[in-house]
Amino acid sequence: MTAPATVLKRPRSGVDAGPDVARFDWGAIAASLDSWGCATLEGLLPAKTCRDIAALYPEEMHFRSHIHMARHGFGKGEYRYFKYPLPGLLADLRQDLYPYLASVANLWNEKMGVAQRYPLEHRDFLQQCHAAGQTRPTPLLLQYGPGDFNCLHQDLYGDLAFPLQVAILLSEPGRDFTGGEFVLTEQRPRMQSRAEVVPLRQGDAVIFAVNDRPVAGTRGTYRVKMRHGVSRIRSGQRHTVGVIFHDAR
Ligand SMILES: O=C(O)CCC(=O)C(=O)O
Ligand SMILES: [Fe+2]
Repeated sequence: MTAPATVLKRPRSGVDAGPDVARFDWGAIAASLDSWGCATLEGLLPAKTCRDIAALYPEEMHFRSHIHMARHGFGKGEYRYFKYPLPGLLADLRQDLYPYLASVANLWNEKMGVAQRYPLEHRDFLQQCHAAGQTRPTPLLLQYGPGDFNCLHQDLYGDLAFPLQVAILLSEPGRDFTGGEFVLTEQRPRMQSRAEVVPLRQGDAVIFAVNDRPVAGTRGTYRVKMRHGVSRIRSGQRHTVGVIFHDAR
């Protein structure tokens, strides 16, 4: 069985296979990212598209590598990195989400006193990655079964890292699986860590900080370090697609 054209269609002659991301309230999303280091895009993908993407998992031709998390101490469960060219829908989503996030990332760097600024088009940022030897695509499809979990981690794959990433839940909690919450932790200097659980439904996306982000304190801005993971799946099967904006070495 091959995947439906709606997912695989390549961006061509102005036809965009991805969902319309301009319809979200990007002012509110930026405010949530500033306050909490995460924000959700409710109903980013319809259920049918979620099923179509999850159905790619066994089709090896779409992927460059296959990771069994337990073998690396990453948790339990598995994932596959897509190869280039990405399925059209993911290529479009990566390209269309990036400019909104680049504005947030540039403000964050300004607040943190970091000189680096990100170009406002994804293709320009990818060129920087490729020039730095980070040429392998990082979007990935994850699959979890009962008892699986994803340890707290950061998706860093070289010196160049875009500070925000996106994960889209492809399965429906309560129906397709139970447990398996998306979790973020925030390590604060000289303080105890803060945990955040992000409730998601099928088709919802979470945008979150990959690593450092600025927090406004009473004595100026300080930096916190974020990590993300997934709590234990209690029953059923859970699929996610991850959109990371930097490429890997
Ligand atoms: O399965 C999830 O919700 C998290 C996946 C993940 O770690 C990622 O997309 O980077
Ligand atoms: Fe991750």
